[in-house]
Amino acid sequence: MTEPVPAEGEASPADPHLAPEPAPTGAEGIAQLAAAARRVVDTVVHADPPADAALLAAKLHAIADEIAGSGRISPPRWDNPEHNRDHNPVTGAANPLAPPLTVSADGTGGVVGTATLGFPYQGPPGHVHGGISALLLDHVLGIANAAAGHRAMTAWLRVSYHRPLPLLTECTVRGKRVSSEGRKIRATGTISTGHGTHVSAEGLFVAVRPDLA
Ligand SMILES: CCCCCCCCCCCC(=O)SCCNC(=O)CCNC(=O)[C@H](O)C(C)(C)COP(=O)(O)OP(=O)(O)OC[C@H]1O[C@@H](n2cnc3c(N)ncnc32)[C@H](O)[C@@H]1OP(=O)(O)O
Repeated sequence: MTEPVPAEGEASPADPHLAPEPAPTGAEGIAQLAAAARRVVDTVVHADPPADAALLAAKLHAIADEIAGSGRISPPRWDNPEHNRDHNPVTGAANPLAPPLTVSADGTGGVVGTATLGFPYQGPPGHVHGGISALLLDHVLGIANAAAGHRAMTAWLRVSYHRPLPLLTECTVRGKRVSSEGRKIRATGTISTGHGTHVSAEGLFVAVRPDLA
């Protein structure tokens, strides 16, 4: 029997793009789960109450039970930067609570990240909850300090809200270490969109004690 000839532009069964993807493992697999969970949260926040809500909830619980069946990671450690990076609630690809914000060096000694925040992060109608903005800034200032060589805890963070930060709009979060004196480090940052600066922050951070770090 002859194989059917695919029409021009149609993928053939032997097309390498149709080969099954290798099963994800490790961090990549958790990131896939986290992305799916993020979508579930976003969908639930938007949903009109479905008639079969109890059934859907039971299915989600069954999925959670199945995931839990694969075990749990060991407790986080101060000296495990990978855990800090993957599991935190701001940039953590493995954390469904994280938008996630993607952060990199800004070329001037600071760091910059972007994210588009949806309805799970809503405070005032159509706008981002102020606590979420503070979370993003706290974390990005912490990353800026770490990038400058200081692993430090927040002692205080002063946040100024200049104008409401809209949902579903790409925002840019910047952070920079501005000074250090002994274990005390000062850093500042902003959240902006094309409309200017919406939120700014300054903070005092204290370097993690050597016996913890
Ligand atoms: C982490 C991995 C990152 C990895 C990178 C990833 C980024 C993660 C960013 C996450 C940031 C967070 O959310 S951290 C979580 C939120 N923050 C916390 O939970 C911190 C809770 N607080 C504490 O653990 C502690 O109070 C510390 C660490 C802040 C300080 O305690 P300590 O280490 O014993 O130091 P201590 O001797 O008290 O203080 C050292 C100096 O700082 C001053 N100082 C201390 N606290 C304050 C304060 N609130 N306001 C003014 N000044 C203060 C002291 O007067 C002293 O000045 P002098 O006498 O020397 O002049």
